[in-house]
Amino acid sequence: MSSVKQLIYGTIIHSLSLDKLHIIKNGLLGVDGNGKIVSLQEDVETEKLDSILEDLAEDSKFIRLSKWQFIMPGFIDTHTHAPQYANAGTGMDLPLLEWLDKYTFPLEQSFSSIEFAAKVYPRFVSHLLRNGTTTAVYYATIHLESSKYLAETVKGSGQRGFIGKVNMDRNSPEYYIENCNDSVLHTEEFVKYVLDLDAGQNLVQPIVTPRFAITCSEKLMIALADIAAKHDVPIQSHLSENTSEIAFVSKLFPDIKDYTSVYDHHRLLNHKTIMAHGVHLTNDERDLLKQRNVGISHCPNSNLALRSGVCNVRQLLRDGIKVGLGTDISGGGSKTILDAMRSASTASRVIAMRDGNEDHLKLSELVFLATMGGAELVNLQDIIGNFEVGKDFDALLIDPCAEGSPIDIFDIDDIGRVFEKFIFLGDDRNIIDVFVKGRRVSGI
Ligand SMILES: Nc1nc2[nH]cnc2c(=O)[nH]1
Ligand SMILES: [Zn+2]
Repeated sequence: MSSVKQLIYGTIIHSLSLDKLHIIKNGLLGVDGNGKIVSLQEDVETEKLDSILEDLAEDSKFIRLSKWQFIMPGFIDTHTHAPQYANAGTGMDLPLLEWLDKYTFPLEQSFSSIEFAAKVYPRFVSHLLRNGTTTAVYYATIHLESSKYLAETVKGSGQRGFIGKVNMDRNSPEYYIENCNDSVLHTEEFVKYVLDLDAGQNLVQPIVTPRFAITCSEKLMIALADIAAKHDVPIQSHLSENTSEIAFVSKLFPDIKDYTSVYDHHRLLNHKTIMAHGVHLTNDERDLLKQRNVGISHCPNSNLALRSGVCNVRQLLRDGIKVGLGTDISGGGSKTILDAMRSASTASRVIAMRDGNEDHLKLSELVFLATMGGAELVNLQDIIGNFEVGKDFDALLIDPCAEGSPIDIFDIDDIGRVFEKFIFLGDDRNIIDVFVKGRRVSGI
C-alpha cells in the first residue's frame, strides 16, 4: 500500500473488449505517485475498508464514491481541428470541398496571428477537458508559431494530446498555402519542438499532418513520410470522406488505383497512421488499411452534418481495422465524445435500416470505440483506454445525481441502466472530476 497515493472505492466501469463492458461493484483502485494504476480489486467488502485505510500512507488520498457515482476511463477524441472551434455550430449548409473554401480556410488563415490563437485554443482545450476528453488528436493550421502555441496550451492544461501542424502546398487558396520547402522545414522544426516539450512523458506528442492528398504535392507527401519515419512519430490525414473529394483525388493521381493507395504510394500508411472518415472505402482499400494496420477515426457528427455519407463501422471492425471516434470540429458541430458515441449509434442504425443485414452498434461497442479503440489508434493501448493494472490513470468521475443533472433515476434502475443513461443523456454537469496520469485536470 505504501506506493498508493490515491485510493478510490466504489463502482468502476471500463471496457475489456468490444463486447465486454466490465462493471465492478465495490471496486478498489490504487494509483501511485506517477499516476499509474497499481491495484484493482473487485467486490471489496465495506467492512474491510477500515483496515485497508489504516495501511494507507498519511499523505495519500482516499475517494469513496457515493451510491450512483462511478469512475470510467477518459474519452479519446481521435480527430479534431482546434482552430475550427471558432466556427463550431455554424456553416453546415455546404458539402466538404465548398465548405472548406467558404468557411474553413478563411478561418484557419486567422491563426497566422498568435493573438487570435490565444483567444481560441485555451478555450477549446478547456471545453474538451470539461467534457471528459483526456486525450485529443489535434490539427492546428499551417502556421508554425500558433501550432507551437497549441502544443504549449495542451501541455499546460495537463491533457494528453497529439498536435499536428497542417501541411498544404497546392489546390489551396493563395491566402492560405505554403511552399513545399517551408512546409517541410517548419514541420521538422515543429516535430522537434513538441518532442522537447514532452520530454518523454507520453503526454504531448507531435503528429505529422498532410491535410489530405488534394492539398499536398507528391514531393511534400514523401518528405513528410520521411520526417515521420526519422522521428518515429504518427501521421494523420483525411481519407474517403466525400464522393467529390474522391473524384478529385483520382483526377490528380490517374495512375494510382484508389485513394488509399495514393497515401500508400507516398509511404504514409503504417501502424501509427490515423485516417479520418473512411466513409466510401472499397474492399481493396479496406484490405490495404488492414495490411498496413492503419486506424480509422469515425466522425459521425461531421459525416452527417456535411452529408458526406454514413460509415459502416461494423464492416471496418469485421475486417480487423482499428476504429476510434472523432468529433471533427467543425465539420461536426459537437465537441464531446459523448455526442460522437450517440451519433455513431444513430449512424449505425441508419446502416442497419438501409442494409437490413447489419446490426447497430451496442453500448459496449460504443464505449470501446470511445476509450480502448481510441487508445489503439494512438498506439497507447498499453498505457490508457481502461483500468488494467500498470496503465496510467486517465479517468472520469461521474455523478449521475450531480446538481442540474439531466439524468433521473428511478426504483427500476440499476447501475447498468444508470451508466447507459449517462452515455445517452449525460453531459459535462455529470463529469465532476477528470484525471490524466493520476492528476486532476478539470479545474482549468
Ligand atoms: N471534415 C474535414 N475534412 C477535411 N478534409 C480536408 N480538410 C478537412 C477538414 O478540415 N475537415
Ligand atoms: Zn477533419
